[in-house]
Amino acid sequence: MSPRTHIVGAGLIGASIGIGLTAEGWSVTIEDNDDEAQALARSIGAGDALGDAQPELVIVAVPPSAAAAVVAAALGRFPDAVVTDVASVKAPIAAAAHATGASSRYVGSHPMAGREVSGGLGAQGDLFKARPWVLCPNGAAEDAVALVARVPEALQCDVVTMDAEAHDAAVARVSHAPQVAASAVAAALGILDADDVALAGQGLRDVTRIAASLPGMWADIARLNRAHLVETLDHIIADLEEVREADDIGEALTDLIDRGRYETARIPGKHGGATRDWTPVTVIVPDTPGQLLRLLAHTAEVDVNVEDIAIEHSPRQPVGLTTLYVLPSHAPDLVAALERQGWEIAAS
Ligand SMILES: NC(=O)C1=CN([C@@H]2O[C@H](COP(=O)(O)OP(=O)(O)OC[C@H]3O[C@@H](n4cnc5c(N)ncnc54)[C@H](O)[C@@H]3O)[C@@H](O)[C@H]2O)C=CC1
Ligand SMILES: O=C(O)C(=O)Cc1ccc(O)cc1
Repeated sequence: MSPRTHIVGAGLIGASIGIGLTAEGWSVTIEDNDDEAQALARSIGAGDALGDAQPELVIVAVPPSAAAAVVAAALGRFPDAVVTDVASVKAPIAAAAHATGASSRYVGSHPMAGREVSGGLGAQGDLFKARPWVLCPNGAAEDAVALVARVPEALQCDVVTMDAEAHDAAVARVSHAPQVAASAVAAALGILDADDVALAGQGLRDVTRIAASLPGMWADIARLNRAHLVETLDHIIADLEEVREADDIGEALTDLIDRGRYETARIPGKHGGATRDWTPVTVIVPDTPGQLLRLLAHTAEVDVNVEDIAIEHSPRQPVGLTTLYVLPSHAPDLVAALERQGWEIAAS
């Protein structure tokens, strides 16, 4: 039997968990202190209203700045339930749970997936599938940890157990500082006029994707994880200064790029496995309706699986570049088949 589960906070993450668990047959209730968010979550199938039956598991999915107080309140409000939360920073919330004296029933969580939008409208039941989901037991009872672990297991996540402080240090590097850096790169476009910004290629798009995030959650995260974030920013700033101050800027940049290449290769790729060495096949695609569909149909005809796809589109250009990432052994056959069908392959 799945545990009766109550979610507090019906935004992007709370509603996504609610939809995902409901789809797995769990009995889920959900609440939000914003009436509209609560009504929306219930209407999209993220959970029902809390009834008389007490929940066995409570998931707190409120903004990071509210999480410590709402976790402490939930431990008091539901004295028989195990409580978890999904906030992006874990140590301050573990400390607040400890202060209640009921921390054997509290297990921190952090699903390592999200979107640039907030609110239930962006919720997706499969948002966390195949992504890491961190558990920070920090002294919780074993059965409480096992109960909370059932959530990422049901949502088909990769469960990782860590100490809260070690988690906060790691996410400063893999999540929080990247947001700061992406926003800084995007903000540097400020002196350009629109025509100059339109020169942007895929590199700028890749580096600035998360710069579209709204600041609210990130300001909260920065305040709660300030020490680890500042340490990471110091590291990045020192690297940038080394490039700026070098007698030979090319040599300094070579060193930075070499170190970056080494670390990039350690970032897990698709399905959480090690980064695969896909071969890119870049095709020139006319910018008219249906072309992408034709290209994928021709690719399927030769039984080649597309592992990833990138579409680069320049305004004012009649063509776009579509890169299909395939297994190295499939690339020559794919190129030959596409050329037979009349596609132009861009030199790589
Ligand atoms: N957005 C993301 O990409 C990710 C967010 N997280 C964490 O998940 C948590 C929730 O984030 P989102 O869902 O993106 O935020 P959101 O802004 O979409 O939703 C938060 C919801 O909590 C509600 N709320 C605020 N205070 C409340 C209270 N005292 N009681 C009941 N409801 C309350 C708000 O009305 C809102 O509907 C945050 O702690 C965040 O750090 C974790 C992983 C990814
Ligand atoms: O969009 C992305 O790539 C993210 O990494 C989203 C995200 C944002 C905040 C978190 O605490 C966890 C994941």
